Amino acid sequence: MGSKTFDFSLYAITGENYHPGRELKHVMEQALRGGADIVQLRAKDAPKREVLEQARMLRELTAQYQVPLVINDHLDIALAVSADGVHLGQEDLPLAEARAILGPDKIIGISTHNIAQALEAQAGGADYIGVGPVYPTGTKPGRQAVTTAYVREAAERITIPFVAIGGITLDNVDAVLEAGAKRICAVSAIVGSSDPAEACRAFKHRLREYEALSSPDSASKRIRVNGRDEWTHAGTVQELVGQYGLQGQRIVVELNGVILSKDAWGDTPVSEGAQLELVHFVGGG
Ligand SMILES: Cc1ncc(COP(=O)(O)OP(=O)(O)O)c(N)n1
Ligand SMILES: Cc1ncsc1CCOP(=O)(O)O
Ligand SMILES: [Mg+2]
Repeated sequence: MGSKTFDFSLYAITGENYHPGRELKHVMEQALRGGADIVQLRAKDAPKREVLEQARMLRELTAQYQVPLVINDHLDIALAVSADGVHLGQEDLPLAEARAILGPDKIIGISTHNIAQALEAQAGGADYIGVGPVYPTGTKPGRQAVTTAYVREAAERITIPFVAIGGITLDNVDAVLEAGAKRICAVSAIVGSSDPAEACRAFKHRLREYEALSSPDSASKRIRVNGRDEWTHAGTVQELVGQYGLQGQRIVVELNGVILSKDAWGDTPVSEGAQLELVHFVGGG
């Protein structure tokens, strides 16, 4: 790779404890096949020489897929294998020192747990920041969750790429995207899946759907959904419900203040300026 023109929506991090009996190379190749756009080697407990070997292997693998490789914590290993960058936490080597060693072309990502840390990392020249843990996660036990409130704040105030991380699964990713994340990162939900390629495909699908909802083009209509301005191509209420991944679920749709019976969804157009409430009932009853 070598150049820093990078962008990504799905960030896959290694976690060998999540796939006993399956080789790291195989699992990460599956993630790449499924569409992971960036890979991080995170091996907290392995001896350094083993981390180096894994980094060499992943350097070769990610190069085949033309995807950037980032090394967690170990700047020396990143340099040794010509990785594309490093990821550093609040207690790791400070950003300024890392930048002085790595130079302007390497990617440096910084973990943040609040908006003050995010603004500091942005001002200090980070290439991206991690925002999390959004939810409690066994991958970082004991870490307090920052919740989607911080994701929302980051979406409003941070101008460099930020990636939401921590406890994100296919069951809760919509709430993270709804809060404004355009990039998400996962360990267990990808490498702990029995089918990492399918898990990545499913995450990418959700990311693309939200991207389409939030990026206007000449054919899209501005509407208001649950109090938020959105863009949509949906012709009918039925299509809109599908775009939000709510088909087959127990929901009530209110259009411009009037509850719309389910039979009418397919025939009711979504017009520019429409105001919708999609009320989703969770659980049985
Ligand atoms: C993308 C991304 N975001 C956050 C982290 C966490 O880094 P850190 O806070 O240094 O914790 P460890 O991963 O080192 O335990 C990350 N690795 N990647
Ligand atoms: C490394 C890290 N940093 C913040 S949360 C987290 C763990 C993410 O792992 P998972 O996707 O399994 O919750
Ligand atoms: Mg770290």
